[in-house]
Amino acid sequence: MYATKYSSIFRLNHSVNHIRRSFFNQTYINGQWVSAQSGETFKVYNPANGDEIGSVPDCNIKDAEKAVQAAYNAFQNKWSIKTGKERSVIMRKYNDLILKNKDHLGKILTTEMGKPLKESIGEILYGASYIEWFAEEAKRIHGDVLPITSHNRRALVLRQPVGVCSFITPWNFPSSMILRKAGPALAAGCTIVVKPSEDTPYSCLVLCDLAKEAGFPDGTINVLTTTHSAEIGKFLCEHPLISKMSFTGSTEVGKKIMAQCASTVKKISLELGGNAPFLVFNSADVKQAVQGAMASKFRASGQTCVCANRFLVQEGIYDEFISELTKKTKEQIVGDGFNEKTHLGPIVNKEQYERVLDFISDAKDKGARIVTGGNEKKGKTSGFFVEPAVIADVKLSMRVAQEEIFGPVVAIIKFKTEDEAVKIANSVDVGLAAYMYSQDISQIWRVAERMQTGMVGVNEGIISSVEAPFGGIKQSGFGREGSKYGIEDYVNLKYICMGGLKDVDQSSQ
Ligand SMILES: NC(=O)c1ccc[n+]([C@@H]2O[C@H](COP(=O)([O-])OP(=O)(O)OC[C@H]3O[C@@H](n4cnc5c(N)ncnc54)[C@H](O)[C@@H]3O)[C@@H](O)[C@H]2O)c1
Ligand SMILES: O=CCCC(=O)O
Repeated sequence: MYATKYSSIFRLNHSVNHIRRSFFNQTYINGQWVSAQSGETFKVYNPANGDEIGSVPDCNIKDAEKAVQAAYNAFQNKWSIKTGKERSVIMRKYNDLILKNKDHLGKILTTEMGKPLKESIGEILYGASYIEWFAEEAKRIHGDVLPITSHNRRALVLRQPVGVCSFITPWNFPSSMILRKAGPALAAGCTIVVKPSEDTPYSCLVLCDLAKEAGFPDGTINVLTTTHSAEIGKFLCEHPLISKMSFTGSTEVGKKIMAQCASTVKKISLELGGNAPFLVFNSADVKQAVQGAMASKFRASGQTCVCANRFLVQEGIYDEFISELTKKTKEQIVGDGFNEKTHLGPIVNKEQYERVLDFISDAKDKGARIVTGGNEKKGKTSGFFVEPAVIADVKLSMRVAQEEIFGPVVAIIKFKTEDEAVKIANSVDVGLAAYMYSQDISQIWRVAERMQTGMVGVNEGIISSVEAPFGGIKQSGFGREGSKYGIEDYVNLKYICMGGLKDVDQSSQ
């Protein structure tokens, strides 16, 4: 069982008193546990009760340079030179270790991010699935031999690792958003410098502990825990030894990343914000739609990029949908993620919490109907809890209809016709996921094909899976994670033209 560095930090209960804080002031660079060169640290808090969990190094540019150099050296001399099979063996071991320690990793995740333990463990399994999938793919990163219109030449195509990759990741899926990128990167032969969210560094660090045990060479994976996100981010985007930047986070920061990567013409993947429409047509099975709505909206307390954000409900079933959904919403228990009865954990931090409450006030002030919830949830603990809300009669001018809410708020808009619904759904400048509920097969095809998003759930509220390409269009970014397509973001195609070959009639000359 888990016996490495972090085992003595997080015991199998969730009280923070068990944490040996002195153990926390280190990050992972070049296979070593190190402090920031400045000696600076920053604190990490539990969003369910505001308790301090511990501190981690506050890395600066000097630490970042060290991490990049380590990753570059490991890329050149250790990791990319292994065969696909050799990389696959280490990755499979990594997957096995993650699975073996899933409960432990889940507890760390709930402690720093807040989601219910069952969801945290689910996230660990979800993240591991990308390591397992790409461990298999590592052996199948095939090239091609192309037909060419010349007798004495052949065209070959190699798929080669892009080089050192940098990941900047968010707090809402602090483990799987790293593993979803690490899977294809490691399989291809790339090495990694990760900058996790300052709210959730431990989920990242503990993955390094397991990576070391799995046998990744020193320098293959490096972590920069830091509060200097903008400065370190710019440094990584502009560093000539980094070949690829993969960013998951807000559209606002994604645009800065894209601009900064221009200076070195870096390959980039951007997994950015969403504003998912959830369309319920008159022909829908309302019970099924309510079930999908609950799953899509309340996962991670509404803090996922694919959470349904705008519910568009056709007038014939509008009242029924609201009534059924309200009944279910009232049954949701909000609380500490370690309580087995909890359905919804806290909002991750104060800023995000206040933002969610502002969305509700804005809708109320502009005339929407608060059917249930929406209050601050005062409980035994002092965490950032919001009572899940259902808001009806939402107008397009309200913030809940325009922006990504990232909280447990169901904003419902009534529509009359299919065309009207499609127009509203596509009226935003982002396009990550969309959902639709209908039993009319022609309507399903018509609407799914017209959705301006990278992913569409049809009669389904949870669509993420390792086998499928995850990603958006418009200002939700570009690049795809997972699936048979995911490896392409981490390889360069190299064309080799082999000339001077002797044709059959020349071979005897
Ligand atoms: N499309 C996806 O796959 C996906 C997945 C998860 C989250 N998200 C999006 O992420 C957002 C929520 O996450 P968040 O609040 O952590 O987003 P964020 O953009 O504020 O932060 C994301 C990461 O970027 C870092 N960062 C912040 N400012 C930076 C800067 N100027 N330069 C470089 N790095 C910087 C943060 O420290 C964090 O590590 C939502 O918009 C959500 O939709 C998207
Ligand atoms: O928040 C975005 C990621 C969620 C998912 O992968 O389903």
